[in-house]
Amino acid sequence: MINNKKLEVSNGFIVEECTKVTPSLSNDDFESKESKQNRIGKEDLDEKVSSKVEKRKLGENILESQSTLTPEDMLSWAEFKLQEEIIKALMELGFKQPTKIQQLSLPAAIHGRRDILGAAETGSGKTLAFGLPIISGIMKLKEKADTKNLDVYEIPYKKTSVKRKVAKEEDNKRVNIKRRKVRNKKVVKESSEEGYSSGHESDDDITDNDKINDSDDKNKVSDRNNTGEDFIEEIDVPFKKQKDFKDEDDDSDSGHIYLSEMLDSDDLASSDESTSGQNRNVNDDDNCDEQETDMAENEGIGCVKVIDDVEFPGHVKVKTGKPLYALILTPTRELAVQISRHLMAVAKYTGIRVATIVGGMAAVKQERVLRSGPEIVVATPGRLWELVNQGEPHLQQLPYVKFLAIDETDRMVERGHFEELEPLLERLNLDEVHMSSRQNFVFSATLTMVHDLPAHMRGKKVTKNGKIINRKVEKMNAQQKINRLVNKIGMTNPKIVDITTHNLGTAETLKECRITCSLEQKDAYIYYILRRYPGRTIVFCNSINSVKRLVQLLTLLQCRPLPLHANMQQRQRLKNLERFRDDPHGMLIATDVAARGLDIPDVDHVVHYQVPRTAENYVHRSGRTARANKEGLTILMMEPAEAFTYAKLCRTLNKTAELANFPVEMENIDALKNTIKLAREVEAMEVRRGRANRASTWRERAAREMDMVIDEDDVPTTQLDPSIDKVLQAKKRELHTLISRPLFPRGYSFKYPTLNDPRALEGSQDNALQVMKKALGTGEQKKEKRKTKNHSMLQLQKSFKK
Ligand SMILES: Nc1ncnc2c1ncn2[C@@H]1O[C@H](COP(=O)(O)OP(=O)(O)OP(=O)(O)O)[C@@H](O)[C@H]1O
Repeated sequence: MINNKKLEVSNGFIVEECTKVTPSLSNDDFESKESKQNRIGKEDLDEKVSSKVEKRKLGENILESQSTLTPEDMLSWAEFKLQEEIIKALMELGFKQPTKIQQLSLPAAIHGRRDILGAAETGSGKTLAFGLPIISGIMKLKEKADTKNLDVYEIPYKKTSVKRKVAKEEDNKRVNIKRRKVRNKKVVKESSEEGYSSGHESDDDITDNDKINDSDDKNKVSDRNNTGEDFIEEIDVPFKKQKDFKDEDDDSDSGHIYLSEMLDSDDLASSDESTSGQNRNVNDDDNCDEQETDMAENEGIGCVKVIDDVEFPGHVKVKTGKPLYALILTPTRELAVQISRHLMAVAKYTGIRVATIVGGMAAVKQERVLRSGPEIVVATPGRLWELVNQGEPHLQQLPYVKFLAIDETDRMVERGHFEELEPLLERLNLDEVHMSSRQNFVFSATLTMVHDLPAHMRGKKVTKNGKIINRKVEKMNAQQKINRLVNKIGMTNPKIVDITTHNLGTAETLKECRITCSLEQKDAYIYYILRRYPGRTIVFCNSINSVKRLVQLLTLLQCRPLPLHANMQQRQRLKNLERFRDDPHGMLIATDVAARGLDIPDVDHVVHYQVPRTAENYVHRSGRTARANKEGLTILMMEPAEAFTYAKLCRTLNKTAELANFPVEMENIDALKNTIKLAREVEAMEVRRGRANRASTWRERAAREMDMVIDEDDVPTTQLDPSIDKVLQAKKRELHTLISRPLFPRGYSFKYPTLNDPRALEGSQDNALQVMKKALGTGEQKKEKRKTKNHSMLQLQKSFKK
């Protein structure tokens, strides 16, 4: 470490330069940290660090390589027994302690090796809630494979209840499937502790028949309830007869674990050797693995040894010496890239490699990366499925991955959105033994959000015979939603960690407000917000066309907006995101492709230019600001035609009052109207001109290709009068003059027409968040809120209910 410079960054961290150099985050560069450090001399460190900060890629953290934390500061992580290499990386990232969702999921995920179903507010650190157990688990598996000279496939990471199932007759299989269902039911019950899912026991998945015929299994389940059988403690402890085995959260302190709790009851039932190990004083992990491996060897079932070219069930051929340990699926490419880089930063000292497999980028390069055998693959479903189908060898190991994480799961499993997900899940669940020994992670801020049924599915129905019957379809509750996911993904006994509060997924630090205006005025308002409150702002639109139009308009208004939508080249999408992140006054105009997961530090405002179509979209869009305990502001722009969608949204989000009005200076809005009108005229003329140009170019080209001579009279009907250019130029000049004038003259006194509160005038230099906070603080606003609470909102909701 040399002459480290210290500086305080906006979030309160003291950051310090150090000699660490972040590994290249490109897919095809897996150069080791040591060789990289050797290449870089201390002399040019300053230069390297500063250029590194400037050239950060999406997902790279600015605090990386600048943290001042020391190993002593990292004690909060001790209970999770993460490897030193991971702790070192976390220290460099400046992550002194786990976030709440990490704190609650890591014990069950790391020590208990449980499947995790996690719901927590946006920006709360969910990525590492699954990333850390995966990286740590891979390290353990590798270590075990090395020290015991085992093939990784021989090591069951998570105990499986399927072994006996594989060995038994067909009718016994049926019973075991029922047992899994009963277990899922048990989890539901377990999870209704404070701070966790408030779901209650559900019988949805269990038929009466199951209940009657499976009483034996039920007893086993209740035994497990008493003993905490499902929790495998990883800490090195002596095995004694267990006393007072409490619930799983107490287990980490319990000290003693009864060996039988470490093994599946199925194993104990079928193997004498298993019970004979009760008094052995060995590491739980070793014991568990050995027992299961021994059993597998004795019985020839349960584990698959992959040496070179082996045929597996479903006729999948695996030919690779490098196991694929983990698959992480995400709904968008940008999110995949970001998660990869986040994990790379944490895994930088572990030698674990992460590959990003997404569409829109050269498949050849991704295949090359896969050939090098990365341990973790982060992917979007489309490209992944394409490569799987092409027979890419590394991906043929999908059914044997030890870890599966599905980020933004509610979105991923939405019907009709990711058609490749179904076959992917089928492939992943091809081998039942491996499926049930795989550790699964399912995370989203809106995992447990539920919706009202659409009107046509509610209430009573009149049959053809004139009979009135109650409709059978009922609103799905959170628990049913969870059960559906559990079954779909093939999870076993998941730990449910739902810490979404009354905010239903939005951060506590987020201030929410709205602007109500006519459709005609929306452009003036958005221009006002962007110019009046410069800051990193994301404007979300409901369609690609809206994004394009708004970008065009704002460009004419010299705002330098950056578009982001699915019809753009992938390279440009990533470039725009990086530009946006690097510009403190950046403006990103995006569709919902940017709504989920993107972690751009210090986004000041999120504006919904149109009311989002679903409450989930509102939560995720808004969650691009107010991340990691920082404050942020979200403004919802609503025109009268959107009132119904808005009411529905408020209802789903359990809002008891309307969103507060964002205070605007009407005089300024009025002043901007002429500018906007002119800009729109220019925009319309440019669109027409562009169309005419394209049409004539097309005709000329077609004529050239067909070797035709264009008749003089055959002038394209779309051709514009040449004088239009002059008019256009004149209008542009006029627009330029208007824009060049100060929009908000100095010393201009503020008037908030909705509040009319003189104290609010003090805030002329305030940012939007401060303005909103002040507005919320004024009695006027409170009064207005009270008025609207029981009035328009309820009216809207009533009309919605009808
Ligand atoms: N333990 C920690 N301490 C400090 N910061 C952390 C910690 N864990 C994660 N972070 C940071 O918090 C930010 C948000 O994390 P992440 O992107 O995982 O959130 P998320 O919960 O997945 O959000 P979303 O729901 O929007 O996807 C990131 O910048 C990440 O680097």
